[in-house]
Amino acid sequence: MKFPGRRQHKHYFPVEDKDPLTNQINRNSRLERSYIVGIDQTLVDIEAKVDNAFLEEFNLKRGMSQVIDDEVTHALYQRLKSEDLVDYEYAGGTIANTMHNYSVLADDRSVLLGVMSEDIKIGGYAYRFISNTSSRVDLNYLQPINGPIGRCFTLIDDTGERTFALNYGLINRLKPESIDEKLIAESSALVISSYLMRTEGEDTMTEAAIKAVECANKHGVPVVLTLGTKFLIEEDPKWWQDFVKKHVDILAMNEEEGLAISGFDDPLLAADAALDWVDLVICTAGAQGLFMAGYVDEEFKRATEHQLLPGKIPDFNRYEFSRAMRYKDCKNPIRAYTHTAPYMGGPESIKNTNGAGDGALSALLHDLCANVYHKLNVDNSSKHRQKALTYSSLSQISKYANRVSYEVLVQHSPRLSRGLPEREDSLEQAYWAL
Ligand SMILES: Nc1ncnc2c1ncn2[C@@H]1O[C@H](COP(=O)(O)OP(=O)(O)O)[C@@H](O)[C@H]1O
Ligand SMILES: Nc1nc2c(ncn2[C@@H]2O[C@H](COP(=O)(O)O)[C@@H](O)[C@H]2O)c(=O)[nH]1
Repeated sequence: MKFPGRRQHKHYFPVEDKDPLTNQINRNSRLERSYIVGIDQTLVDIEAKVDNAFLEEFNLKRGMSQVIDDEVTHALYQRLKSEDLVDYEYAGGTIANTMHNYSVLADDRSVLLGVMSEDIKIGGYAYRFISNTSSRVDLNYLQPINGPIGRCFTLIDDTGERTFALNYGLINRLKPESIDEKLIAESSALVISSYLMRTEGEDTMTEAAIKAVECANKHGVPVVLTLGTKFLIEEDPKWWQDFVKKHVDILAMNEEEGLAISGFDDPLLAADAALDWVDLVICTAGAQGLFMAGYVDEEFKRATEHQLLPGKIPDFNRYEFSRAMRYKDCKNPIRAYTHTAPYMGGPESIKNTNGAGDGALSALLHDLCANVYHKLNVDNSSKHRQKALTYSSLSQISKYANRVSYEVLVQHSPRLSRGLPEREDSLEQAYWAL
C-alpha cells in the first residue's frame, strides 16, 4: 500500500517527514494486506467524435448511456471505421476503471469480478481489456464465458457531451455462484454501479450483484454504489432510494444523479439528503468541483482552519477536518461537509471528461482502504481510538479526489497511466518546507 501519509492541508501530496504513526509499521515483518472488490460489466470503450446528425441517424439519445442490439452495433462500427472516426479504444467500465485507478494510486491489489471471454485473440477486445488493466488488479476471479465481452461506443460531440451506446455481448452473465463470500467478507469495500441492475432475459448479473451486496452487508463490509447515469435513476428514484437505504454505505454520484435520486439540484443539498440513507457521500459537480458529506461523533469532530463557506447549508464546511465515521459508530452524530473547487481552477484544456468521477471515487477508496490497512497493522495506534471509516479528513480526501479527477481530465483515457507525482511542479520548493 502506497500510504496516503501526512500531507499539507492545502494539497494532497505527502510532506518529507513521514508520519510517526505510519512509521510504526515494521517493514520487516509480514504485513496484513487490505484490498477492495469491484463488480463490473467488462467493456472496451470505443471513442469517436461525432455530430448530432450522426446520433440521430442511429437513433441515439444524446447524453445517455443506452444499450444497442447487434445489428445497430455492426452498422455503427462500420460507419465509424469507414470514416476513420475512431480516436481511441480503451478498457472501460465504470467500476473496472475505478479498480484500475485505485490500484495505480495505492500501488496495491484490487479484485475485479465480472466475466471474460475464455477464447482470447491477440488484439481482440478481451485482450485489450486485460492488457489495459493494471497488473495490480486481480483478474483471477473473473468468470469465463463462451463469447464476447462488451463494447461501449463513447461518442463525443462538439460541446464535450458524451453519449454511450453499449453492446453488452455476454457481460451480464456473471452467475451468483461466481461470487466468493470469503473474498468479499475479508475485503475493505465492495464497489458496484447502478449499471449492474440494467439486465434482461437470461442475464444473471443483477442476481450476482445482489448476492455480493448481501454478503458484504452480512459481514459489515462497506458497500459503495456509484450511480452511473441519471437516466437509470430517473426511471425509478424510489426504488433506488430504498435500495440505497437498505444496502449501501457510501454513495458516489454527480450533481445530475444527485438531483435524480434526491430531488435537490444543489449538490450540497443532494449530498445532505443522501446522508439520511448512507454514511458517506461524494458528489462531483463538474466545473463546480466536488462536495463530500459524512458523519463524525461529537467527541471526534475537528473544526476547519479554512474560511467558513456560505452555501445552502451556511458554514457547511465547519467540521471538514474530521475523519468520516459510520452513523452507527457515533454516540452523538454530527454532519460534516466539505467542498473543493477544481484543482488549479481546472485544466487549461480538457481532453476528455470520461472517467473524471470514477477517478474521484478511486481516491476515496484509496483513503478508506489505507485506513483498514493501518488498523490491521498498527491496531494500537491512537488513530484507531476513533472508529473512523477513513484515514484522512473529509477535507483532505476531497482535495485528493479532485486532484485525481484533474489528472483524468488532461488525458484521453478514463484510466490513469501512472500514480500522482510526489510533488507538484506548480508549487515552489519553499512550500514543502512549511
Ligand atoms: N469543466 C470542468 N472544469 C474543471 N473541472 C472539472 C470540469 N469537469 C469536471 N471537473 C473535475 O472533475 C470532477 C468530476 O467531474 P464530473 O464531470 O462531475 O464527474 P462525472 O464523470 O461523474 O460526471 C469534478 O469534481 C472536477 O474536479
Ligand atoms: N459497466 C458499465 N460502464 C459503463 C456503462 N456506460 C458507460 N460506462 C462507462 O463509464 C465510464 C465513464 O464514466 P463517467 O464517470 O465519466 O460517466 C466509461 O469508461 C464507460 O465504459 C454501462 O452501461 N456499464
